[in-house]
Amino acid sequence: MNLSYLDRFSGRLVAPLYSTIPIRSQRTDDIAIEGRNLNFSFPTRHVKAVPILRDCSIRIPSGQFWMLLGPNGCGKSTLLKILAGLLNPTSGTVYVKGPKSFVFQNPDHQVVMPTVEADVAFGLGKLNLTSDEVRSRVSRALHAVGMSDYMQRSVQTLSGGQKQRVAIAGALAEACKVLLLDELTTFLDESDQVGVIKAVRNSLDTSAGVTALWVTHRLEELNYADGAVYMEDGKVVMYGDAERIKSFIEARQSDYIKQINS
Ligand SMILES: Nc1ncnc2c1ncn2[C@@H]1O[C@H](COP(=O)(O)OP(=O)(O)OP(=O)(O)O)[C@@H](O)[C@H]1O
Repeated sequence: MNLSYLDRFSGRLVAPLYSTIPIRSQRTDDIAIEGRNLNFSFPTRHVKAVPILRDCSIRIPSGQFWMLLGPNGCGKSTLLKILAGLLNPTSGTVYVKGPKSFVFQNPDHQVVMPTVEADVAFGLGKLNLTSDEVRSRVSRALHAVGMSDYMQRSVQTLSGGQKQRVAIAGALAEACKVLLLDELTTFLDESDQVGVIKAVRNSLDTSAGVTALWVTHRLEELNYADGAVYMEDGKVVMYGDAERIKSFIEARQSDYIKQINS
């Protein structure tokens, strides 16, 4: 099996960084997300800018669900915001298939309309669709995230996990090709956490060509991923098979515990 990628810049087949790409949903040479040699510092007035991303590169194949992990403060959210176009890198290049959507950690920042149906339809206003088309897109998107029965519900009455799923449905209704998901399960209990992650997995399995990059600290979530990226200190240090990255992080954590107990 050829596990190389077609390099978009040189047109050559190149080996993926550090590891092979696991193929679960589909084999593809098509890249949905790519950042190359990204550098970023937050501007400061008084002190010299501290580098946050250092020559950081990432590439994610189309139609797959990948996770981005790493210690607190290593730059995961910053990288995601650069990929979303919410921040500009100091240098480096970014390619992300559009339309794309950034889903925030706190769904209250994203779910804005009074009912579930109105909220999922909110972003469709700009697309000049007939009301039948709007209804059909809303219904398909809610089905993909397992929220069909909640269409008429007031968003105020939903749990955190249900709100997250409504936010994801909004992106799917707009036919987003890339979902950038920033620690969606941080504030959720275990059942909501599993509900949201299954909703993303199901959205990818049922909507052709949608790609998701999911920032998380929860190693158990890697069970749902097609691949993973591990960052440290502003750089991608490991890339590829989710199980291998899980074992690597577990070994790191166990070394750390041994160190503090010694
Ligand atoms: N607006 C800002 N101004 C200055 N520094 C910032 C700003 N936002 C983030 N940082 C710093 O950038 C670094 C990377 O932050 P980022 O949020 O990307 O890390 P992270 O890996 O997502 O962390 P966590 O896992 O804790 O969410 C941190 O040191 C953080 O303090």
